[in-house]
Amino acid sequence: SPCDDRYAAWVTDREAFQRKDEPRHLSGLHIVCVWKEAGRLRLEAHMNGVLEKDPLRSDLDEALSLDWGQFRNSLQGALRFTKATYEWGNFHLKQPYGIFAETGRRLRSGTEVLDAGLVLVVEGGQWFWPPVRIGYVRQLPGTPYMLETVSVQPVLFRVRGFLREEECRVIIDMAAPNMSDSDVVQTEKHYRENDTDLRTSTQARLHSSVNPLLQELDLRISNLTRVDVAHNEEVQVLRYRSKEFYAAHTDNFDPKYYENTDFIDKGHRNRLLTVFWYLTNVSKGGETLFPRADGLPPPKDMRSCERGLKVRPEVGAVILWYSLRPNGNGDPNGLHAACPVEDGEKWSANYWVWNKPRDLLISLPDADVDEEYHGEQPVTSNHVSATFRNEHPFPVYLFWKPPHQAREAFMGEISPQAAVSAQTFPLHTWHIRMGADPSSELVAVQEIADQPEQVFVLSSGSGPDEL
Ligand SMILES: O=C(O)CCC(=O)C(=O)O
Ligand SMILES: [Fe+2]
Repeated sequence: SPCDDRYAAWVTDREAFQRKDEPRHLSGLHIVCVWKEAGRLRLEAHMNGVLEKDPLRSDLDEALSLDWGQFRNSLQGALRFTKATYEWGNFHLKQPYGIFAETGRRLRSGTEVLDAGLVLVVEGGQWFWPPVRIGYVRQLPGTPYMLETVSVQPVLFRVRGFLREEECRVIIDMAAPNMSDSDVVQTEKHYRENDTDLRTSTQARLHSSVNPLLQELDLRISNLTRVDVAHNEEVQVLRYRSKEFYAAHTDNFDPKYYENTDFIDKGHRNRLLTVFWYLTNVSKGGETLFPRADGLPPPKDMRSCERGLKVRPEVGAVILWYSLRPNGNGDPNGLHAACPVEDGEKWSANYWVWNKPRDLLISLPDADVDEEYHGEQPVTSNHVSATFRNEHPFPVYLFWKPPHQAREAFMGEISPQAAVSAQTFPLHTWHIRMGADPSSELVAVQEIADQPEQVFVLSSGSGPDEL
């Protein structure tokens, strides 16, 4: 197929799946080549993320590419996947599956799919980086960051130097005065009396609504995860002093234990992934432990640090692991713990990204058009690049205002005749002001359109025009 030399970066080695007790593949992530041939749309699919000797082949009527809903339904039919999910129904709450280009950009029309040629179909609806194999290094498109695969089960990456040391220090200083005892989310089924058996660290939530650095990190991280910032939880900073630890747990919520909890939506709303920040080095201990990596069985003692994959804290590094499989179900391999700090102090942070937007007022289903779409506004968007060029004779100041929030984030100064580019999202609003303070005079307001590359010229006259 025309995609033959592109598959290598997307399929994961079958041998990289070490567990004997689960399928040796990535459930729900399909690598699909689509091209036109003799008036038909030809499809070749490597299902569940592994290279197959005999990939699934099918073809569709070319006219189907004109209607997105029909195209999605017939693609799903051709790939023969169903809305697999947890077993207690409420299928209407499940997200529509997603179709993405190799950059992680969500595709929204048959033409975009044909232009992309190779696409990733993710049943759970959100972008998911395939691990390929342990040690695989992928440059994050459009950035200097390198994603290094540390484990395949769970799917775990490390990005060194993702945070600058000064940024780590600023975050620690912001959190330090507000630390309180860490707790553990209690389930509906059994109440644990003593959290300190499980977790002894202290923690503080930091709110990006009042902080430009955190807002910049929101964008940097959503560029890393390729999941909209609307899916983020406020960052939770952690401090471990000597001997402090956190016993093994998963960050996602097992829907069996949260059947009646609104924010879990019968299991269809959940933490998808964790971006874990290391804000300091730790001279001894304090590793993040994945006891089920390397095909290991469930640990008998959740507080033991003897067996499993250990990631050493390293200032400025982050690790990213998926708590859910690409099909949206929980992945028990995501079990992890914080080993006791043995020497020094560990500062780190949890940045949790959900599979759906965090704003509970947003009606669901929330993205794209498929058979579950009932006319609500889609809210999951994807990154676009916006360039602002200043043709005023004076400097102007750029502020970003995300939807559903009153906040406004200072994003930089633009000198006369200079231009600044930013990653942003369709329907987000940018304010251009006379000063670096959000109360300074407004020069222009620009709403971002749904196009991958946009240029806005800021000049006197009738306000900014889109080129
Ligand atoms: O501190 C660590 O290395 C992990 C902490 C953790 O898993 C959590 O706070 O949920
Ligand atoms: Fe955790």
